[in-house]
Amino acid sequence: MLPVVVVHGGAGHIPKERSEKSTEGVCSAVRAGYVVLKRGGSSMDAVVEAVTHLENNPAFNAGCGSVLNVKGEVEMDAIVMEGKTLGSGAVSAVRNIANPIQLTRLVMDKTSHACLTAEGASQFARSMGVPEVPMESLITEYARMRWRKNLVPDANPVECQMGKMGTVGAVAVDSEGNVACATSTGGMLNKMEGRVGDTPCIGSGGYADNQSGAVSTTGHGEAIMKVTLARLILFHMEQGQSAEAASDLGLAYMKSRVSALGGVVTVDPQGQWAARFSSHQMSWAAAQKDTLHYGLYVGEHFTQGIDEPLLQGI
Ligand SMILES: NC(=O)C[C@H](N)C(=O)O
Repeated sequence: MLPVVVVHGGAGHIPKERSEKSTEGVCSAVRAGYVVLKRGGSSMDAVVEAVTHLENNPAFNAGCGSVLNVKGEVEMDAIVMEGKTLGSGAVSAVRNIANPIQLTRLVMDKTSHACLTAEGASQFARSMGVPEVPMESLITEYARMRWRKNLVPDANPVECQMGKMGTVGAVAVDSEGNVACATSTGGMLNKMEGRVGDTPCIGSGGYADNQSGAVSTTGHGEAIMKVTLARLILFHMEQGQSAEAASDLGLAYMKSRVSALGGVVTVDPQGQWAARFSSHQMSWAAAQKDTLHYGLYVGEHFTQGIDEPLLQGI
């Protein structure tokens, strides 16, 4: 069964003209993560590799392609966690770096803290030699266009959020049975400056524990935090539910309790996995036993050889 890596490219409504790029993006990221696992790399190496690919892909709301805050600026949140030690690292409201997920790993490995924020996170990045990039290099035409649209007086904020969820995340199990998760996002369009979402919060944006599994989440951050979605799903797994049933239970609770939709990728330490969502769409992909799995709409599940060019769904 082992190893396995599963990624998501955000839950929400993905406009038709962007769905192809989204599907291609998650498939190429999951392949990159799988190569790491096949070479004997750890689940942490694999999720960071996969999420780095997604951050570098402008089709997603993370790294380059992040949504803009109310001032038209990029502030990003990210988290990693490993299931063997329960060690984690996170950054929130960080600016001017290309790959927040790599900075979270440095927070985990090089500090005694779990989360660094804003200017403190930037100072730490500088001290670690992480290159600073101009904010403009993280802003796409699409992100700018959606931000402008949101500013017009009769804009519908709900509609504006749709089509640009696109948070990214990954979970993996390596050949030693260690689980890990990684999640990265630009947050919510038009958010207040300094807003911290669910993504960098342990138990909300992600959680990993070798005794139950790993989860990475996407959706409306304030709602995810209310139900601590990642930890809630692992609680259900601790009670004997499968990765798939536990994911559905967590998402159903968030829907009934706080009327919010979202999506998750989940693994258990044996390598059972799930990609589940209550939103209209979520781009996702998984790689296991040299097979690529992927989908975008509810019920969609394509499979093919890991190295074959994408055959369907694009
Ligand atoms: N698209 C998302 O998943 C957004 C993210 N959860 C946030 O609220 O920051």
